[in-house]
Amino acid sequence: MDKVNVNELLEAQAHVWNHIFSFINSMSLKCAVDLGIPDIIHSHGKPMTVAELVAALPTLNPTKARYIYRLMRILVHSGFFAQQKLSHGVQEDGYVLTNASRLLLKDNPLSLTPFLKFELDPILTKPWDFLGLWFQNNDCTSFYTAHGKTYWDYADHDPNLGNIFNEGMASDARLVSSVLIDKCKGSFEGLDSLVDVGGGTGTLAKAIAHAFPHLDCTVFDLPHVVAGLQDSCNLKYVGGDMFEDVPVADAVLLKWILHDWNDNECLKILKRCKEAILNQDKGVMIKKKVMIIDMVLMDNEKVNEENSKTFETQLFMDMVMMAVLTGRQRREDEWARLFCAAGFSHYKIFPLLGLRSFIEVYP
Ligand SMILES: C[S@@+](CC[C@H](N)C(=O)[O-])C[C@H]1O[C@@H](n2cnc3c(N)ncnc32)[C@H](O)[C@@H]1O
Ligand SMILES: COc1cc(-c2oc3cc(O)cc(O)c3c(=O)c2O)cc(OC)c1OC
Repeated sequence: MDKVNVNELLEAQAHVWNHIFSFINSMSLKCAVDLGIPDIIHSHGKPMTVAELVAALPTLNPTKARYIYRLMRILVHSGFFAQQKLSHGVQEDGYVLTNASRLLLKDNPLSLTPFLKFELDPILTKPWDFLGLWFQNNDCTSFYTAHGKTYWDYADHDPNLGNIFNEGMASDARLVSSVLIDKCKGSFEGLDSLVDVGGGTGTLAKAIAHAFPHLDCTVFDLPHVVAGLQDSCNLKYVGGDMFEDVPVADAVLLKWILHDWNDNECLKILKRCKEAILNQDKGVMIKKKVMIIDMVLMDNEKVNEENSKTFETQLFMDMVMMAVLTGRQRREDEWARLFCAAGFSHYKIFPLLGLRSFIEVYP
């Protein structure tokens, strides 16, 4: 074997090893969150030495104190913490938060901790052990293969899972609403009414209703999701089924809805949405539309070194939708086919939301 081949072989070996152990990134992060490390470093208010961190961990068994620096070392490497000099002239370093770990603080309204707890709960990680088996059987998802029931049946008997998920969605809706209101103001101008279909507990619709007081906003979700939620001035809650009927409005918003469903189901939802905007008889010409917040999966040929991590994260989310919920992420051509089949005439994509886009679809 010549030298180049040996180097290539060693590189390939390192690549395989890296992938064998990749789950350790997720699990080390979960461990830090379980131990409350981001909040402890945040409360400390200045770079925190490993000894200070060990002393501040309330539930740490003393026999494990000497391992904490190893957990922190991998999390510094993966960008969740950084190390800074304690003060001028002092040699010792202390841990500080990064932008990523600030998003894991409990009291951050944009916290990703509920989403992390949801995705890394053993109930949701178990299906990954069954993915190979699922490819060889008739089950709808590997969640089903792992648990003997669909995610929806499982969640019906485990309200805690749904609650963690709702918390995660509310955090995400707070981030998305600030971007939307800031960057897409024009999209809401001229509208008198809007319905947020599958709007959950209404975090996004509340922010829109507050920013645009002239706009009548409706949060439409399954009856048990909106039961007991309080209407306010220009915001009301309506329970129902988006496959049957969507309340009429000038515009319909679908945030993180269509990725849950297969193409036939999406077609049904989009047709109900089109009826809802066309049934709003106004006499005035208003640019009626369906507004979608979802992923537009990057085309393979557009992936480069700069955007490859974004693409990888999109692929992770696509695999999750396949393994757990029967949904999928779609490329632009797949979105376009769906819009056309549902009877819409054109669409515009605004890639404003990181991994996701804001898409306007017109009848
Ligand atoms: C991924 S969550 C998105 C929540 C919210 N739009 C957001 O992004 O924060 C999907 C939502 O669709 C709702 N949903 C599922 N099936 C529905 C149906 N048949 N009719 C109305 N809403 C439904 C769920 O209850 C859930 O709140
Ligand atoms: C946004 O990314 C994901 C969403 C879901 C997900 O999970 C739910 C859980 C519930 O208890 C009720 C729901 O209505 C939903 C959803 O509608 C929904 O989309 C699940 C994920 O991973 C399992 C997600 O990660 C990609």
